[in-house]
Amino acid sequence: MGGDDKVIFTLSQVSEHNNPKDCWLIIGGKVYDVTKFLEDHPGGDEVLLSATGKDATDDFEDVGHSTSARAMMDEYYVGDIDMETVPAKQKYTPPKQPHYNQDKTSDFIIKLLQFLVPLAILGLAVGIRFYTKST
Ligand code: HEM
Repeated sequence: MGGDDKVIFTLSQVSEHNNPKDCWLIIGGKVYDVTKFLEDHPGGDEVLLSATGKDATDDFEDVGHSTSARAMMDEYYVGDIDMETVPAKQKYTPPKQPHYNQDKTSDFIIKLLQFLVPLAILGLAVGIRFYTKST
């Protein structure tokens, strides 16, 4: 209908192509069939084979591939990846915030208030009752 016949793969579909006779890669949200390129890859076939079955964007970027390397990729493009099927951990790992003592201090204050507030209300009620009785 739309005329846009973009193919979208899931991670498990791409993961099936994980051997020297059939090797697909996920880089920058796109899927590449690099089977024919394995022997010609200047970085060797092993790195490509070890980068299958996951989002290889970081591995690819870490090498600092040249613009001519990036231009070559079009030749192997077979479709896009449904990023919903790629675990978030493999996309980005947000830095973990360490827990400071401050958290424990505010926890303690909350517990103290939970104890003191009802006590204060009770005291107020008794006080009011005492006051209204005596007048
Ligand atoms: C379709 C995908 C890829 C293409 C077209 C490609 C192409 C190339 C090209 C042309 C080079 C030569 C240097 C340059 O021009 O930057 C290269 C080097 C290299 N590539 Fe790739 N590459 C791809 C994917 C990957 C992936 C996923 C990895 C890592 C898992 C990788 C690892 C390397 C390494 C380590 C080198 C350095 C080799 C050296 O300097 O001795 N490549 N690649």
